[in-house]
Amino acid sequence: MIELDNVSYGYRGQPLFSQLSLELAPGSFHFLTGPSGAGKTTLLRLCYADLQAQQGQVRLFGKDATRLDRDAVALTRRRIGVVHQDCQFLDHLSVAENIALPLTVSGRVAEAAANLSELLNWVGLAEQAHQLPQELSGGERQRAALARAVIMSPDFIIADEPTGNVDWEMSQRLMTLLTELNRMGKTILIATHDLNLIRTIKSGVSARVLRLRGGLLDQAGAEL
Ligand SMILES: Nc1ncnc2c1ncn2[C@@H]1O[C@H](COP(=O)(O)OP(=O)(O)OP(=O)(O)O)[C@@H](O)[C@H]1O
Repeated sequence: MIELDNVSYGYRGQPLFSQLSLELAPGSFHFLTGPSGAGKTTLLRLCYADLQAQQGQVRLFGKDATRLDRDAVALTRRRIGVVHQDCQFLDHLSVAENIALPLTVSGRVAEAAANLSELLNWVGLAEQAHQLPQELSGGERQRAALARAVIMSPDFIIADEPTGNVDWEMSQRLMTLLTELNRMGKTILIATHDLNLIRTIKSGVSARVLRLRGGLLDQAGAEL
């Protein structure tokens, strides 16, 4: 589904990683760990075509990401839901409008209306639907960001530190939601510093841990 083949990337002429290869099979669940600055966000951005490999090849759903034109990139990215580290809401829109945004900007307004209440219930935000994002707690914002990431029914969900600013109970709640998505067949990739979180993954999900450090990706992490 998602393949990185000998990919290199760096900033300002300084390599961050070189000749990195990775394959994420459909329906798999991976955590990406590593110290701050190791390049986790950069690796995630390569996986959703927000960055292009400087060397090597990224294949998304079987297509070479470097050969896609803008329309094809947009179509491919509709199959990928991203939960950003900082959520990235539009502050003047309500929680419900933010969650529905990927559908409404695609002109699928009726679909947005149909999906929204089920999605708000799923993430436990039905009562906050008409509030502004800045009125939500950290955990509520993260759940809203997850709802927005899945409203297009993506095949692949990428989350960058989804539990970064939330307490333990809320982390568990977010992980339960991500686990449910995996059970529905979605491929999941989560970057996190939180090793405790990884250890608590519930049985029934075979998650693997990838460790990025010093430009190398260790994929030998035991299956959880
Ligand atoms: N746009 C950019 N321009 C220049 N350097 C960048 C840019 N984005 C990231 N970097 C640098 O690349 C390195 C890796 O950044 P990245 O955000 O990918 O790491 P990370 O592992 O996700 O870190 P963290 O865990 O702190 O979020 C860092 O040293 C960062 O400063």
